Amino acid sequence: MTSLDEIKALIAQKELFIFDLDGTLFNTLGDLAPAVNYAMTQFGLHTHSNDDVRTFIGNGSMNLIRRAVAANFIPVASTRDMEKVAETLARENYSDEKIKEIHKVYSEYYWEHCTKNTEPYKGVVELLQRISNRAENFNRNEDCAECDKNGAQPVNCVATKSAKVRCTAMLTNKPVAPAQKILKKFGLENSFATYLCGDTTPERKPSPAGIYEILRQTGIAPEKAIMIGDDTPDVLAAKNAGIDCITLFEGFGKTENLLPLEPCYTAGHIKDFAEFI
Ligand SMILES: O=C(O)COP(=O)(O)O
Repeated sequence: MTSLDEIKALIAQKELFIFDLDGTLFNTLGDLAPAVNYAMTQFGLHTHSNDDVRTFIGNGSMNLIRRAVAANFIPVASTRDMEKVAETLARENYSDEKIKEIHKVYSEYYWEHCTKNTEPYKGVVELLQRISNRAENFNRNEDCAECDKNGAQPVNCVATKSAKVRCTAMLTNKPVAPAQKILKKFGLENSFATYLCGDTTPERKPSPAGIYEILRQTGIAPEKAIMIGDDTPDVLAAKNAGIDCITLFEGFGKTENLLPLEPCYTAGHIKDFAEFI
């Protein structure tokens, strides 16, 4: 693990913090697993333990369902390999249409129940509110032409920029509907400078496209931005975009999948360093 002093020094150089959602800001497993299992049961497939569902998360909700179905036929660990998943589904006659049908049942159930057993990790609400309040204070600057024009756009505020006020963004592969419902429940829907979800980002992680878009919207240079995430798509998206990343080892990602990516900066969880952001 990177020492706390090193993490603090790294954070001190950054202005834009791009967070992942599942397993990083929120523990969503308690609602994701029952929704996956509800869909499995409706289609006569076997259900999975929470720990196995953890392995299926990370590459968007359609791939979550693909992996959960494929794990009826191949070992859970092999479902990280999407080619193997595709081969298995084809062999077992699960067409794209059939997967879409299962996904629809899953999505409806998940949307209905996605805030029941979902909690932000310790320190997350305070961290996001603290940063957005600071940004809002600067936004009240009457001399700023950007603020006059746009009302509330902290990242474009001249004072915000010159004072190097930090801002936060979220980049998740989760669909926007449940993501927004979760943010709303905890009063965080306006806390980010911007956020992109699985169906609103130009391309899902591990593509760098979402990070590029966030950098474009905030006007912050890549070397001033950092990704914070718990799974392989986060680490790879940051690498692909050429920005730093703090990889969390106590979220949903499995150590054996994260270690081969040789992450530069590592921590246990966001609670370990949230107060320094
Ligand atoms: O929905 C997923 O597959 C993962 O979502 P995340 O990008 O917030 O981890």
